[in-house]
Amino acid sequence: MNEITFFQRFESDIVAGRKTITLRDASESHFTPGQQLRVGRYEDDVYFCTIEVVSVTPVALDELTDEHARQENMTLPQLKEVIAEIYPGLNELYAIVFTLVSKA
Ligand SMILES: CC(=O)Nc1ccn([C@H]2C[C@H](O)[C@@H](CO)O2)c(=O)n1
Repeated sequence: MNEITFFQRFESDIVAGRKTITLRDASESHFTPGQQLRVGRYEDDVYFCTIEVVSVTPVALDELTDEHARQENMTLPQLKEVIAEIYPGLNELYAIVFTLVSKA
């Protein structure tokens, strides 16, 4: 069973190590450093890799920086657009930093 999902369009960046952070709402803020998570695609829940959680840190939408965007392999305007689509109106986010452990 997968423990976290990502939209399919981010799969290639994650398995290539280009995306090392994800911003989630409070419902996914319970992960803990050192925890290994099976990762599936949101659209079909197909497993595609395992990641290890490095840190989980609260961050407000207006505190996002170019460094967060770099870790997402996006520009800051692109990242804010993605967040607005996924979490409209939400200001309280959690930055989950992770490393790639293995690929499917
Ligand atoms: C169900 C759900 O929320 N799924 C998500 C949420 C976020 N992401 C990605 C999109 C961006 O790259 C970052 C920031 O939210 O995380 C996702 O792939 N799936």
